[in-house]
Amino acid sequence: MSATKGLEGVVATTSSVSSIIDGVLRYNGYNIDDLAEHASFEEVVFLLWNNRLPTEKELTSLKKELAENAKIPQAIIDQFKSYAIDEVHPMAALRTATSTLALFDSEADDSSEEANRRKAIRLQAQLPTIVTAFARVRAGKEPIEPRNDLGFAANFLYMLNGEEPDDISIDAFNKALVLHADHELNASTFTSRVCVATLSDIYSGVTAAIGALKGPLHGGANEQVMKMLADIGEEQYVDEYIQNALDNKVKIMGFGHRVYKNGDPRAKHLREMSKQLTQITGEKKWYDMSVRIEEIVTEQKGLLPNVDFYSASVYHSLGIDHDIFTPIFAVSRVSGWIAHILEQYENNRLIRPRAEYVGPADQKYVPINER
Ligand SMILES: CC(=O)SCCNC(=O)CCNC(=O)[C@H](O)C(C)(C)COP(=O)(O)OP(=O)(O)OC[C@H]1O[C@@H](n2cnc3c(N)ncnc32)[C@H](O)[C@@H]1OP(=O)(O)O
Ligand SMILES: O=C([O-])CC(=O)C(=O)O
Repeated sequence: MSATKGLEGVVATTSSVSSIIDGVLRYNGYNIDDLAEHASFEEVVFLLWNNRLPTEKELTSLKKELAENAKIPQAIIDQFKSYAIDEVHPMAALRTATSTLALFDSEADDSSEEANRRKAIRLQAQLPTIVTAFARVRAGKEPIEPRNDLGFAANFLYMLNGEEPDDISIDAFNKALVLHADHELNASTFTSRVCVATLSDIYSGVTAAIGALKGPLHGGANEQVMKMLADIGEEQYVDEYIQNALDNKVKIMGFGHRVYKNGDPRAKHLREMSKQLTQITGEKKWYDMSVRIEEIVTEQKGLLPNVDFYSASVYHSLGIDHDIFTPIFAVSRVSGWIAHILEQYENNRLIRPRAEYVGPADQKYVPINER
């Protein structure tokens, strides 16, 4: 019995939610390039949960349900006000608040398919409200209630900033949400499936997934990319900074991928969005610096940007605080986690691999006073 470090290349389940085949990402058979161009995030949510695109009527009904279920318990906002909020990472707050949601849900432990579908809607609707409420409370402002007449992407920006976003921001944010919604058996999705395969509840699965997404080798990388760009500051310092990092074997955040070796198909969309948005804000330097970093890292390490690299300058251009980048990833990816959780319940078996033991063998117990 020998271990595969990091489970690389191990096929751990079947799934019809999304696929990565020959470097092409598809949600239930739909190429991500097509969806990024044409779909609203709500359409993608429907697709992931139902294995088909919605009719107009179904889409209207999903949008209505999401808007109607977006309010969060006041206790969560009070909880935010009760701790040293400046010292708390928003992903930690989101993780705790998501777990807290279960305590206010009388159906939390109802494992029927109907109850799980209702909880799915509530989670998808409430995560944006949690993230934006946290950001506002931290800034000394009151949270803003979601509006029934705005779509998912617009509502997020509205609840964050307190003003109706323009069409360019809505389109860019919608596209980012579409691109982040699902990604086969990534670390956080696998975490959610492992959790619910014990027949634990959907809130536990999503809370566990948020914990896994937080790490900088996964979703947490987008915040680290922006930190790197801000540390570098100006294009003229890029070469020295990156060379120094590579010479010291420091990983460049936003590069490399466990599955894609010829490039992440989502990155080109975000790269283009970064170019357009930084031009609009008059801060094209973030895009230019990113392009130069890509040139160096690709040339020297053969590594290509992943989804997190250009999303950093996209979110920055939308005026979003850097530590809210990963929570935004969660706001989108919860759609994929839920799809996988529901799929896991449908055809469940406990997930319990083995470990190759490498510790000492046959030790004799020594009484404590003899050690
Ligand atoms: C949404 C997402 O989760 S996308 C990924 C987000 N994460 C990041 O951007 C963090 C930076 N990237 C990485 O750490 C890695 O590329 C991962 C974790 C994404 C994938 O890693 P793995 O497939 O496990 O590759 P692993 O970490 O083993 O690296 C293999 C080699 O490439 C190097 N390498 C991989 N990524 C990078 C990087 N970003 N910068 C510099 N070197 C890198 C490693 O140092 C290692 O080199 P070595 O063989 O000389 O020791
Ligand atoms: O699939 C992965 O390993 C990470 C990733 O790109 C994602 O979760 O979007």
